[in-house]
Amino acid sequence: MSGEPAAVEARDLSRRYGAVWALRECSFALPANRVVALVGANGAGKSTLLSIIAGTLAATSGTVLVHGRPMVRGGSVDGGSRVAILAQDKPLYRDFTVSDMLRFGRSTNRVWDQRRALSWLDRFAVPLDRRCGKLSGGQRAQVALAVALGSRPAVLLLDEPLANLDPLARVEVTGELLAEVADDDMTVVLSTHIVAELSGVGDHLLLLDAGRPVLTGDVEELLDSHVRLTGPRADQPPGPGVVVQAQHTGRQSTFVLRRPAAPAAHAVVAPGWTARPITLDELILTHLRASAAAPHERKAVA
Ligand SMILES: Nc1ncnc2c1ncn2[C@@H]1O[C@H](COP(=O)(O)OP(=O)(O)OP(=O)(O)O)[C@@H](O)[C@H]1O
Repeated sequence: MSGEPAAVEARDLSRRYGAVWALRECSFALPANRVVALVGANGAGKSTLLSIIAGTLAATSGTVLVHGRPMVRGGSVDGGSRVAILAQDKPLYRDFTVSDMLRFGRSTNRVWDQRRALSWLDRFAVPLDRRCGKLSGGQRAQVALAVALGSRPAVLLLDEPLANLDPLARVEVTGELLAEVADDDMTVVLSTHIVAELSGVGDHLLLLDAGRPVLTGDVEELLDSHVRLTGPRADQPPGPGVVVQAQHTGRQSTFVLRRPAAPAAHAVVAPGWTARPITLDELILTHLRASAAAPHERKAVA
């Protein structure tokens, strides 16, 4: 991360609701000016994590830093970088028109960029004079996104923003968000559990399982470092790396390996074995299965 403070850094972050630990000892750093996909099953702790980063929920223990400054409930201790959160229920006033919502955004935010909010609505053809209660679920999501973008946050947290969007709009919205990030000093963290439709959603990944981060990193690097090897039945893979998954049938074995150095797909494969890269869906599902099967054990092969 080249000496720059991370956009968001968590240190030993935990949150308990009564007897339920929603987050357990989470430590990670998210780079600035990226779209980060926060992925996890229902109940993995995504909303809890986003609310703590936004300062709307207190952690039970641990620290969150936003651009190097501690974030506490209610906001940064010294009025640091702006963080905006778009919660799952996307609060809009049903009787307000879309234009009214923008006026509301202007009056409730210290910084307001009307041009940016309008241009987002224009891109998705959302009518400005329609009452929010008469918009479709997808259009309401676009209005909430426009208001969030208008507040020019340094970190924009989006809790399941794609849930109400059709597949085409989902691709368009994520594409436009990537463009906003490229044009501006902004980091987007976007939560989703739609693993099957993740491709292109983010360029950095934070995968949560049962309140713990199980995989984090640049998506391209993660894909490059994983390989699926298939060959004759064997207890160990034919090369070095961490075994993320091993599957055996009577005569055949398949290993998903994580290799530290060169792109795994270009690795020399032992005779009788074939290597193929894995897809993003496979990467996520493999790590989630491994975490569920043996939460803190990963076998390293020298
Ligand atoms: N207010 C609350 N009181 C008690 N338990 C809660 C509360 N909020 C969340 N939890 C529990 O904490 C855990 C994490 O919940 P959270 O909503 O953060 O997960 P999530 O990954 O956002 O889930 P989803 O994808 O379903 O929105 C779950 O077990 C949930 O039941």
